[in-house]
Amino acid sequence: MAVPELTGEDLATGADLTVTDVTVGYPGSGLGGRRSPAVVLRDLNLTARAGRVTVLLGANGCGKSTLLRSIAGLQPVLGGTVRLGVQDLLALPPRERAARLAVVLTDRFDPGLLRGADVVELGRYPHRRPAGGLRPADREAIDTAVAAVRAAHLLERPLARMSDGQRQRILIARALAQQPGALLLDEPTAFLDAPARLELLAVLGRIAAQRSIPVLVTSHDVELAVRADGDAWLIGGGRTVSGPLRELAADGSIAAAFDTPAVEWDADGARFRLR
Ligand SMILES: Nc1ncnc2c1ncn2[C@@H]1O[C@H](COP(=O)(O)OP(=O)(O)OP(=O)(O)O)[C@@H](O)[C@H]1O
Repeated sequence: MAVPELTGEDLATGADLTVTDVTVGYPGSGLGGRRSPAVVLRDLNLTARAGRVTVLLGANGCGKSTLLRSIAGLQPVLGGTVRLGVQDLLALPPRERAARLAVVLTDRFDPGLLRGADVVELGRYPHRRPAGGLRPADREAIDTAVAAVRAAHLLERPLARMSDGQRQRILIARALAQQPGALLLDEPTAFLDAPARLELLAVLGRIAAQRSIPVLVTSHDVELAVRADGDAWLIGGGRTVSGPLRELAADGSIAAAFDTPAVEWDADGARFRLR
């Protein structure tokens, strides 16, 4: 069956990302794969709203990356569906999914001789014809993406000679150049200094609002996320809750997910403190 050509202009935005009855984890290992699957999170029902940043929060090892990678189709879900609007994302062939959903991971890769500009251009791949060159619409998408993360000065530089934070900007520009209907980022602030973290969350908020897409971000930085005032999916205390982050910060949900014998969430100060 011929795969229709996809262009940024054809793709609808304004659709929520919806996770229905989703169970994630790792398939059974052992001899012949006979051991039962290791379930990390079970029966999740969550929505990341178009136009908003949703921060995926929870303590180390709770399953944030596993869930993000499963939603992105990078590892199989153990059950359930992931939809962008009415489109069942996990049923799509990878190239069609890539035209709708952009993913930025923290995994290191060997960039070889690739320059910043080469990497951002890769974002147009799902929209291009085989052997086709860049069209004006591709150039425009690339320029807009580069401007959004202020990465123009990095375009000629080889990735191998960039700092972690600079490389992160280029990878986000590549994802934006895809003109996706949803944007997923695993720990995008991990390598950034404090001002750059705050700025990045603000940029993502602007992109979500301007393009009317859901932006789903894993983070360890609860205090920063609360300041940025987005939505959250919060894993911890034996459940997963969702809602505007400031409400979860005030109603005890963050405390239930993160408090330890030594540290507690201070809802008034919106920060953690030693007991
Ligand atoms: N490849 C794998 N095979 C089996 N189990 C795995 C695999 N990768 C991760 N896990 C397990 O899945 C669980 C969730 O891991 P995950 O990396 O999703 O957590 P996380 O919330 O992103 O953690 P962190 O905050 O430390 O980055 C952990 O118990 C982990 O040991």
